[in-house]
Amino acid sequence: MSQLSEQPCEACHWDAPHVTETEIEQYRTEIPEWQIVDRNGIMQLQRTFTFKNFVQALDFTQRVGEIAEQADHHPAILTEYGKVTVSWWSHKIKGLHKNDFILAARTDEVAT
Ligand SMILES: C[C@H](O)[C@H](O)[C@H]1CNC2=NC(N)=NC(=O)C2=N1
Repeated sequence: MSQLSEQPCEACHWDAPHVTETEIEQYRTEIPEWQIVDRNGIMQLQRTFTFKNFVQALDFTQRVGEIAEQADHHPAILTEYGKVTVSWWSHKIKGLHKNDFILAARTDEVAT
């Protein structure tokens, strides 16, 4: 199986399945820096990236926006001086789908 970031996102419909515990354990090996958080009952993948200043944080934010647009799958992004917090979840299913792990892996790739 190819790396998460290289896998295609699946069209996510309202009845798409949430990831299983087994899948989470499998996918998390590729994105170990990401936490799974429960935000108002919605499980999300979250990671905070640090930068030297606001300009670098903004540049990274733009890059994350570009991969989101390419995939038509969008995160919540908090951009601050020197840091950016990215959260991925699937709105339609109000939880975590494989797509969220794929986009988290792609987010790591544009952080470098
Ligand atoms: C119409 C548009 O394709 C959908 O609303 C997309 C947009 N981006 C999305 N992003 C995320 N994270 N979850 C979604 O369900 C979603 N749906």
